[in-house]
Amino acid sequence: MSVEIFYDDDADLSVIQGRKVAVIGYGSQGHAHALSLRDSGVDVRIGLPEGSKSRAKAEEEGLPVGTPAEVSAEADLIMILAPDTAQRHIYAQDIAPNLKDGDAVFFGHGFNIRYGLITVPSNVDVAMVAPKGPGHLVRRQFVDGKGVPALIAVEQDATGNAQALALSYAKGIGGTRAGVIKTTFKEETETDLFGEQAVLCGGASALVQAGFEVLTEAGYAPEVAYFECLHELKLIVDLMYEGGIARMRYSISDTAEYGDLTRGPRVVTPAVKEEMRKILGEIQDGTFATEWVNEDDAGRGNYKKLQQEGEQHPIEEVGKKLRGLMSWVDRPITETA
Ligand SMILES: NC(=O)C1=CN([C@@H]2O[C@H](COP(=O)(O)OP(=O)(O)OC[C@H]3O[C@@H](n4cnc5c(N)ncnc54)[C@H](OP(=O)(O)O)[C@@H]3O)[C@@H](O)[C@H]2O)C=CC1
Ligand SMILES: CC[C@](O)(C(C)=O)C(=O)O
Ligand SMILES: [Mg+2]
Ligand SMILES: [Mg+2]
Repeated sequence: MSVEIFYDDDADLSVIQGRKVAVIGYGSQGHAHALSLRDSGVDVRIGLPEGSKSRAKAEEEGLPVGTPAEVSAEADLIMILAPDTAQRHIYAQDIAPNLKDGDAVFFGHGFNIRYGLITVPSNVDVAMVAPKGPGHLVRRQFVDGKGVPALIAVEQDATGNAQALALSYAKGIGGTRAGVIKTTFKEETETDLFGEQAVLCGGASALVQAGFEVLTEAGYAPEVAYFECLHELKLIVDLMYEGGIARMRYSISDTAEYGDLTRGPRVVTPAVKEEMRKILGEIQDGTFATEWVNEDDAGRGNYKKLQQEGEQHPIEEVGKKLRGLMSWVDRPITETA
């Protein structure tokens, strides 16, 4: 099935420039969208609760800040970039009472719409602009004149203009420089959750930790294991990013390539692929969403415990030391780029 990909020439920036945009949340995605939209000539304000620690960062950038209810009342396009688990509460308390005919509610990820946690009245557009990358890099690439690819989706087209609006928004944050694909809330949510759990975050972290553990448990130096299993992964993935797996294989030695071809399938076995299918099933049938919402409602006890265990893994200690000696590696994540 072929998809349509939109680039800069397919999107009209004046559409979003004609709107009053409220960005709810000023974290990883929120700061990136807000600053890049502002730099694209869009009228942006930030919605954050009174006590939010993000307020000072937005104010330092000269962005107008109000409560989520205040900015929702003022704006005619509300982009919700607060944590997924908080969105249904913010929507019900602060956004829904302030919606007017022809307004638009936007999302950076389809979770709350896909799992029926938010329902928007039929006189309002519902769309998504979901960058396929971490917010701090979305901003960094925009500042560097580049862009992170994005997905757009329209769930509800009350005005008949929702797709043009989403494309225009995507252009405002640099997405159409790299390519924007039109999808559905369902496809974005399910593929995004699968990607982050099985491959990009969960799969990659577990692979790196397991490789580090095998080497150090066998008596090799943690520093050598760190360089081998974590540091060099970025350099290998850079080649995949530039030219696919084939480009990476072209650059590595034939010894490495033979090991890759014969040993890789022994690591990612049919049983691993079967587990990936189970993970996808839990996403598709809502099991993961229910588990995550319940975990958040219960105070995130298990999440915090696992997070702490990850932070205490020996790879973090040795990595901190080694990165400290490479000034160009430990680039701080800032709100500007
Ligand atoms: N992280 C990423 O790169 C990506 C995220 N997304 C999606 O973007 C959305 C935002 O995620 P992300 O940027 O990671 O979120 P973050 O956790 O980085 O930031 C959340 C922001 O929301 C604020 N916030 C918390 N509670 C409220 C509230 N009740 N009302 C208003 N603001 C609130 C936080 O403020 P405070 O400082 O007070 O905590 C913070 O500024 C999610 O839907 C996510 O799935 C999509 C693609 C990639
Ligand atoms: C890969 C994680 C992600 O889906 C992202 C940066 O795209 C997220 O939810 O943060
Ligand atoms: Mg993602
Ligand atoms: Mg995600």
